Amino acid sequence: MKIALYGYGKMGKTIERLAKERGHEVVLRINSENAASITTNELKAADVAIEFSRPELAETHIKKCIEAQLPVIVGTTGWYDKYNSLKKACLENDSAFLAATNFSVGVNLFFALNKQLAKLMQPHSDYKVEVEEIHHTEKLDAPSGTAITIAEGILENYSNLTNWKLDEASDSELKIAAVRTPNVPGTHEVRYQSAIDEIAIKHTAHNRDGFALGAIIAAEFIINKHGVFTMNDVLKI
Ligand SMILES: NC(=O)C1=CN([C@@H]2O[C@H](COP(=O)(O)OP(=O)(O)OC[C@H]3O[C@@H](n4cnc5c(N)ncnc54)[C@H](OP(=O)(O)O)[C@@H]3O)[C@@H](O)[C@H]2O)C=CC1
Ligand SMILES: O=C(O)C1=N[C@H](C(=O)O)C[C@H](O)C1
Repeated sequence: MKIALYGYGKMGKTIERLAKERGHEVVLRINSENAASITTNELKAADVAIEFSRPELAETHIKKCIEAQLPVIVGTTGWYDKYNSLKKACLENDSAFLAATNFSVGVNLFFALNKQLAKLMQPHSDYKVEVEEIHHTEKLDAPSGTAITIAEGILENYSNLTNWKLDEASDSELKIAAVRTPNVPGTHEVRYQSAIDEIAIKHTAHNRDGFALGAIIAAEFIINKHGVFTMNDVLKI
């Protein structure tokens, strides 16, 4: 598989290393220096694009791939207000795209576990639930995309709360705490606390390999497909 990398930072470089180990080739590396000059023909030399750049750039990158009918895997977080319009554009152009707030297989299992736990906790309103995410200090968005997906999973299954809120939350809101600590790849925890006890589930990424491998597996999945997909389609969760 020939890969175009939109974004060649921490994630782009990790993806290149793991993609080579799986027999794939990176044919295009796009960063701030060459992004403006990339042509549709250059994009079309790849079988798939993998996008891990910056929140404010994701929409433009996805649009370029859709217009070139190049399937695109999107890992960048913090742009999801554009998701529905990009989904429409993808379907109109008969292209393919898959975005995930977190590509790690472990986190996608954690998402399923989180929903199950929220269902179990629904009748037990004496517990107070909160989400905490910890990331490295270069992270541009807060809360993390993963924490938002976790919060949505709780709110869908636990009707005691109305919406999520970053840091300060009222009794009817789900608090997400965002902590920034140097060099942390990504830690997410859900805690239900009462005066009597605490139930917690936690995912700790030890490095970025899980995110990168999941994105490559998603790229292998999307080749020759048309439409909009999620990691649930890839992992059959
Ligand atoms: N969904 C998931 O599983 C995961 C998502 N992420 C998300 O992925 C994104 C990237 O993370 P990470 O790799 O750690 O970030 P980095 O800051 O390490 O890398 C960002 C890259 O984007 C590049 N860039 C800047 N401007 C442009 C441009 N105009 N066109 C193309 N590329 C450009 C930068 O290039 P330059 O160096 O030239 O400035 C850099 O190579 C973030 O949004 C993060 O939240 C991260 C991990 C997992
Ligand atoms: O910026 C990061 O690094 C990460 N971002 C993603 C997110 O916002 O959830 C995924 C992962 O936690 C790492």
